[in-house]
Amino acid sequence: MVDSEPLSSNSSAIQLTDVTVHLGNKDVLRSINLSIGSGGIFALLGPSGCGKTTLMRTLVGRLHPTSNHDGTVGTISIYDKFSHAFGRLVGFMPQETALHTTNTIEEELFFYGRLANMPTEKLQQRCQFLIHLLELPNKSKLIRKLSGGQQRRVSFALALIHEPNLLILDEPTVGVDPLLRRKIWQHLTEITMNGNRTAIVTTHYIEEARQANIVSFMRHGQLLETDRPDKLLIKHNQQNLEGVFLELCEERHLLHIQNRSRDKVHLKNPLTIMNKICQPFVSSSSSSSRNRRCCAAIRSCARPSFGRSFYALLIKDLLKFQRNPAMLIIHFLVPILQITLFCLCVGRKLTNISVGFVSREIIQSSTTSGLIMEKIDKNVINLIGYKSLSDAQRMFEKGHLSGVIDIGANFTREILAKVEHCSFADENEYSDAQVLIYVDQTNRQMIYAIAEEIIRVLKNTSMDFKLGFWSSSDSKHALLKLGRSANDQLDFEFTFTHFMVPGIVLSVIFFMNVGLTALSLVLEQSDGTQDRVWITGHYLIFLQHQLEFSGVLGVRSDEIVLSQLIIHLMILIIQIVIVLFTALVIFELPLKGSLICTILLCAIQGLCGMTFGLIISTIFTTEINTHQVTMAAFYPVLLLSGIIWPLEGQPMWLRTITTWLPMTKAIEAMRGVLLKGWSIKHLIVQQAFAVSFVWTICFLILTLLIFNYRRL
Ligand SMILES: Nc1ncnc2c1ncn2[C@@H]1O[C@H](COP(=O)(O)OP(=O)(O)OP(=O)(O)O)[C@@H](O)[C@H]1O
Repeated sequence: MVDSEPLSSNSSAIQLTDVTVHLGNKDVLRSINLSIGSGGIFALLGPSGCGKTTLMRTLVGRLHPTSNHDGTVGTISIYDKFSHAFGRLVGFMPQETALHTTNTIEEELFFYGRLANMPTEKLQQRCQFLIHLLELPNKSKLIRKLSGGQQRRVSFALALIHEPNLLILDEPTVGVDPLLRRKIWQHLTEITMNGNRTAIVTTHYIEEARQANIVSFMRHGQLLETDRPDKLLIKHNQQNLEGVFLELCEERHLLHIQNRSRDKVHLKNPLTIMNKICQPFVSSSSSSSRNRRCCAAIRSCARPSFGRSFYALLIKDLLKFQRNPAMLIIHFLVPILQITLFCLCVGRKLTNISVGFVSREIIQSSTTSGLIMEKIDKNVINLIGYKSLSDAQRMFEKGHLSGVIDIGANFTREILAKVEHCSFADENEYSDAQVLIYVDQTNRQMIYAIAEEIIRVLKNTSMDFKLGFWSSSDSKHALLKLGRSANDQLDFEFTFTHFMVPGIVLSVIFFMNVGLTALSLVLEQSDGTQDRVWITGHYLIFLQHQLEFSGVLGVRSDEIVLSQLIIHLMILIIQIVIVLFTALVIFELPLKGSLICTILLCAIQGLCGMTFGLIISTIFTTEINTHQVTMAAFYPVLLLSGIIWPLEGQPMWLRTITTWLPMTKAIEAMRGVLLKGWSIKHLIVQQAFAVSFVWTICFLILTLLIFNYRRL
């Protein structure tokens, strides 16, 4: 299995040249040079914290090589292509169990099998075989109900399910009993012995690595020595690999002391010198050109099928909903609930308002004050009679009344006389010809509700009154004065609900999608499943591939990522439909403009929310933080975007900023489309689309920048 000559780059399964990875404030991998041929088992040994996992994660592209001391950046080539290992080509078992714990064993195996485009029959066979091989419990058992060791075995099975050409296994035998461990190694030996498959395995159990074709010892991020186990034992004259490792460590320690005592200038890059390029193993019959053909073939079959991966992700998400009905509620019922609650609680016509009524004239049906009292809708205003204004005022100030209507002793007589004299009437002469209404100035909606009812009554009594407002300077109450006049038109056709609903609809869609994207991606990250097939969950990779001109990257899994994106878009469409249905059909809110324009506004806001969620998912890694940030963002947006109160209520300096927030223009446009019949031709509607689009792009660019920064 081992060639004595160094392999050229184009004949290796994996080739690492001068790979350094800097994490935190240290070089976790230091100038790693390694060439692994096709076929056989390569075991990476080393103490905890030496960098084994970092090397594995770098191979699968979760981490990137960083600059060496001389400023150059190392390269990784997988099957002859300068890229990371991904797609069907690779079976990766990360150190964490990285499982969708709400799935059963079978569902989880099927999910990854489908992603790898395996036909169902084949999948069933493999599933049965692996369950038997790894002594797993019943296939319909939920993963979360398995023991830690069983979960690790499922994790191992996932790496094997699609019979990949390259297996990257980070501690596959941890927590496994010795008998099963032997079985696992036997299986790895069997599948790699024909030279087509390569397994890279890290392990703490140094002695089990004797079964590997090549072992490499690692310490402090450097490879100490790489060779066949038997050769190492002979060379170092040791009985076991542990002895070899100890000797290598001592040698390295001595060399280190010598180097320090010598002039450092003599050793320009000691790390590179110490890490010899190794040529671990290739099948003896392989030649460079055959290997290259093989690499090309492997790469071409590694491309996943769009249909299959879409199907796999859809089943996974449907199962997630089935197992976790709370998610179903969050995604679909919460939007309905939010709109319903809003429509039920905000902006509705006020009823049963307690209002004091003080009339100093004798109330009869023949008097105008009697007429007013009779005509007032008792459902709206609950009139409570008082003998004097001071009595009513006392109750008002105690908070038992929302307003007081005060009518003078000569109201009917003076009103009639004033009508007779018409415009020649002297206001001071007819001081009783007015209805005085005291209302709480702090409750604007209450003022409107009382005024609306009184105006309705006055109109119904065929009297034309002038409505005037003023705030008395010495009291916190507004005084409503009603006197005779024509031409006063107050349009109460639109309620506060109408004012707020467009903003609420858009904010529900925006924030549902922030949560959907951020949470689902953060969850994938936190349970480690992204590490396994790291392209499955995060469609940023897709976008990044587009930006990096994906051809250069070799084998891609954009289809898988695209499928995930499409599923999220489908959820967005369903949300738009149910939210608009609730608002427009169930609560009969008017739609004077175009429905398509309304849907498009919702869609662009949903997309904007998704990209905002992407930023959160790249910055935060825990579910709780994601929740907190989403919640924290909710209220500022609600308050600043003019959803609750018109923007005109904000100070000018603030308004100039908030006008251009992601939702502000969209809300204004939505109001116009719903209530005033605006179309796409309206400038504000166009501005709404433009602003939302610009924010979406900015969020995406920012996300990619953060994403790249974090992966380094
Ligand atoms: N994201 C990170 N930021 C900073 N340092 C890190 C990060 N990840 C790992 N390290 C450090 O890199 C070193 C190597 O970690 P790594 O997980 O690769 O070790 P390992 O050999 O796999 O250990 P083990 O066998 O215990 O899993 C450790 O010192 C660890 O603290």
